[in-house]
Amino acid sequence: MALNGKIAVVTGAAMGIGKAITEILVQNGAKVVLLDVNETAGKALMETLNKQHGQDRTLFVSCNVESEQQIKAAFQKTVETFGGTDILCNNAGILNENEWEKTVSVNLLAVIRVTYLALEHMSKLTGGRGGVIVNTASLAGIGPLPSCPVYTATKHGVIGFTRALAAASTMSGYGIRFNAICPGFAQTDLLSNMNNKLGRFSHLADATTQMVEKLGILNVSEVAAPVLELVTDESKNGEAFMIFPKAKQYVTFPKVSSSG
Ligand SMILES: NC(=O)c1ccc[n+]([C@@H]2O[C@H](COP(=O)([O-])OP(=O)(O)OC[C@H]3O[C@@H](n4cnc5c(N)ncnc54)[C@H](O)[C@@H]3O)[C@@H](O)[C@H]2O)c1
Ligand SMILES: CC/C=C\C[C@H](O)/C=C/C=C\C=C\C=C\[C@@H](O)[C@@H](O)C/C=C\CCC(=O)O
Repeated sequence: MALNGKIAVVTGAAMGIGKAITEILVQNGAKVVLLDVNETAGKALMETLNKQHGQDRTLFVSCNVESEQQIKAAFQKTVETFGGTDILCNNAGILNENEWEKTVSVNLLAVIRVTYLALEHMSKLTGGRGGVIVNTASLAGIGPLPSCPVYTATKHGVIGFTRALAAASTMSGYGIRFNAICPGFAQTDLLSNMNNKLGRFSHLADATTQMVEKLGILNVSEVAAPVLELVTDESKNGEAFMIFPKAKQYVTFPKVSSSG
């Protein structure tokens, strides 16, 4: 299988999109370390997948991606258990315009923090094997959602960080590809509780609901398949992959050059 012998780390792996990403990576041969704050769901998923695919195929590590110490410990446990990291999916994320500092902390600062710690293990410049990092952004990272401007900002930031790291990696020789997925609305806990998390923009909830009705709702397996494409296609680096129900499209970004 395509990912035989590969070791993956997935954040926010216990539920929703992260659970679907974990499942497709295991189904395609990878060993996966599941990082999440939800220990009950994370351990249950580990036990289910190990029963289905073999006792050494997954490991759950309780980890809050806001904690440098917990992330360092998780990567160390990954090395001790499986010998290294080839694939990282920075997927953990929240939506809460009331707690907007926490939203920035989890959705953007933690993506940066986990990525920089992963580089120490994955980069060919520091003894790693190289690999691929896929960051979970959103369509809100391409088109702004007026009802959740801070969430929108974090996802725009994830895309910019991903594209800059992709270029830096090529120029530096890390041997790591960086890509982002930009899913539309997907049926998860994040979406199902959205109306009570819009804070001062709650008056825009109806507009958001109309947007959900217009765009439709993805099931999480429709999000996981494009992640597998970005992981396995060695030509993909610096991509933002938009995912709609029944359609996927790579973003074409404008070139920045003087108009002269
Ligand atoms: N659901 C959507 O409509 C949608 C669309 C586009 C992008 N996204 C993004 O997909 C990602 C996953 O979201 P989801 O929809 O699956 O939500 P979800 O709430 O179902 O799952 C999020 C998972 O992340 C975990 N998590 C939250 N904070 C954490 C932390 N500090 N440390 C470790 N784990 C943490 C949760 O415990 C949970 O298991 C997020 O980045 C989200 O922004 C979601
Ligand atoms: C409340 C947000 C729920 C989930 C966030 C998740 O990341 C999914 C995002 C999916 C789609 C985003 C689409 C963005 C579209 C914009 O370009 C623009 O067309 C939206 C305009 C009005 C929407 C009203 C609103 O929600 O603010």
